[in-house]
Amino acid sequence: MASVQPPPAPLAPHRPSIAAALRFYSPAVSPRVSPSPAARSRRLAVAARAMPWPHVLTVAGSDSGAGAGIQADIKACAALGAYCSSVITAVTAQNTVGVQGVHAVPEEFVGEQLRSVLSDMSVDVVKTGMLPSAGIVKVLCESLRKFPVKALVVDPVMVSTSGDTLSGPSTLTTYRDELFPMADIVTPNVKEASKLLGDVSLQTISDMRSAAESIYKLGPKYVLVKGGDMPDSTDAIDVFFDGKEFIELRGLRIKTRNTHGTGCTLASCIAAELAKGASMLHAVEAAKKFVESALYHSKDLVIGNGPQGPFDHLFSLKSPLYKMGSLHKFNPDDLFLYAVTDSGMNKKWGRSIEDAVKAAIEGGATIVQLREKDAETREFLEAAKTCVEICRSSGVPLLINDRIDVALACNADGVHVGQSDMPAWEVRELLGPGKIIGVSCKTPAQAEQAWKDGADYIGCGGVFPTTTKANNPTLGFEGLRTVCFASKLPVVAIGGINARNAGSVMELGLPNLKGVAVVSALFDRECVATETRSLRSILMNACSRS
Ligand SMILES: Nc1ncnc2c1ncn2[C@@H]1O[C@H](COP(=O)(O)OP(=O)(O)O)[C@@H](O)[C@H]1O
Ligand SMILES: Cc1ncc(COP(=O)(O)O)c(N)n1
Ligand SMILES: [Mg+2]
Repeated sequence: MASVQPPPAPLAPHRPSIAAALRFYSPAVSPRVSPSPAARSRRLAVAARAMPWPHVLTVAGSDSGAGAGIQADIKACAALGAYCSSVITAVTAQNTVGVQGVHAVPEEFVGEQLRSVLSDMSVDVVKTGMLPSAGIVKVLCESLRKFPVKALVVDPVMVSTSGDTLSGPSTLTTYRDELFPMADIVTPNVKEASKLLGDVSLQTISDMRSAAESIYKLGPKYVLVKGGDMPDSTDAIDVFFDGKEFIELRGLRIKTRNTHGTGCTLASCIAAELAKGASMLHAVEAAKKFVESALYHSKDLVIGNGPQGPFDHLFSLKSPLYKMGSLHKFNPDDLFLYAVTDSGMNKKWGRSIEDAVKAAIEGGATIVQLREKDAETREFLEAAKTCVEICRSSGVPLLINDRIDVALACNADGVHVGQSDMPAWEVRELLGPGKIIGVSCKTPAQAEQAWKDGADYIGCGGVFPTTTKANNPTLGFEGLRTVCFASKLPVVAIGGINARNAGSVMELGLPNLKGVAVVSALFDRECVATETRSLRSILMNACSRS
């Protein structure tokens, strides 16, 4: 009988196992021999040394609206490049209107979370936010004694900006007696500082100083009294105290409704900077600058219907051009001797832009502008990068004329624009609040517009006839006087100014006139340093006379 053979089974498609695939992609991993726990932790330790990741642990409350609390802390640390673990002390039902409910986490469970993180995860800095009960403050102090960290940042959150209570009066004593003595810095806002000191009234900067001093006596190494909620203040002023000296940290007050979470963010940024190795003052300065920039970039965002919206911590992801501001806070006195380069003149005298800038700084220039109208972009950018380094190492701000792209690419301190260049408000949008913007103005109306647009200073001229700018009407002393009197911004005089006439300009003693900007008198000469030095002494003599 002929047997009927079954058809051959189809070949199974060849699929490598997951283990095989893993072996292929990571040949160093052997699936058979797993390393001993000791070897594993040695390997981890080596890896940790090779790639340290600054680590902040926030011990705080959850904000369901995600503008403040734990959520703000995690975003702030992420924005500054630190890892942020979180121990949750309370869950709040919260939005842009206010706090609708608070549910505290049981003390034992706060303790368990602390143990989990601190026993395993090499935390650098602990930052505290909402601690809703005295028991939770005590649990935290015990954990910190058991697992010490490099620094402790205490934001004594008591009342939300919406006015809702987040931590009652029963915690005050424990804060003062147990937590503050362990803290590196304590960062109360004015309302919290007042509560901590028995409801003293805090209305002025001098009151903030006294409060900082009194809180310092409770044991922390540094105190920052925050003035974000100070009424009637055009600047956002915080007072820093290190036990000896008071420092007033002034920032722009950004006009926005989106200030929910500023306090949490500031403290987390301080913690992140400390974790990265900064000194306390630098950490506080960087944190303040970050809050200012984030508020500025979020000022028009809308989420929710209440009076206080969140802001965007990750604004730099949206504005890839944006770089954190330079180290310079604009000081109008920097306009005193303003050196403006000119590529034609440098070529004529056979020097590079870099050498011209070095020489001007050596002679005492107080600010430098690269005005390279006909340079090739690539060559100009390279020179600008070197000039940024030269200027930064001497503490002299460097501005770029007109070329916002070059200023961004070399991270210059700012830009100077003319009336036909990009409008100053657009420049501000691109550069952010940390950079210096100057605008050339010939009339009071232009000066007013520059102020409205968010410029830092104006250049006014030509005061005398000049060869560096074609078709440039001369304003004379009268024109300069009119603009200086009308301007709300500091003014630097420009146009045909040299060793012979600079003294007479400063002797006018005009309001807002901070200095002179000079091109040919410095750079169309053989020795730039000598010319700068002699112009500086002429200006100093003129100022002492006027
Ligand atoms: N509108 C604003 N513009 C710029 N900075 C602000 C503004 N509001 C608050 N700040 C800053 O934010 C930080 C947090 O301050 P503050 O709002 O007083 O704290 P809290 O949120 O605890 O009340 C401080 O550095 C303060 O100067
Ligand atoms: C959970 C929690 N923690 C802290 C704050 C303080 O917020 P602000 O920084 O606006 O005062 C808050 N509103 N909610
Ligand atoms: Mg606030």
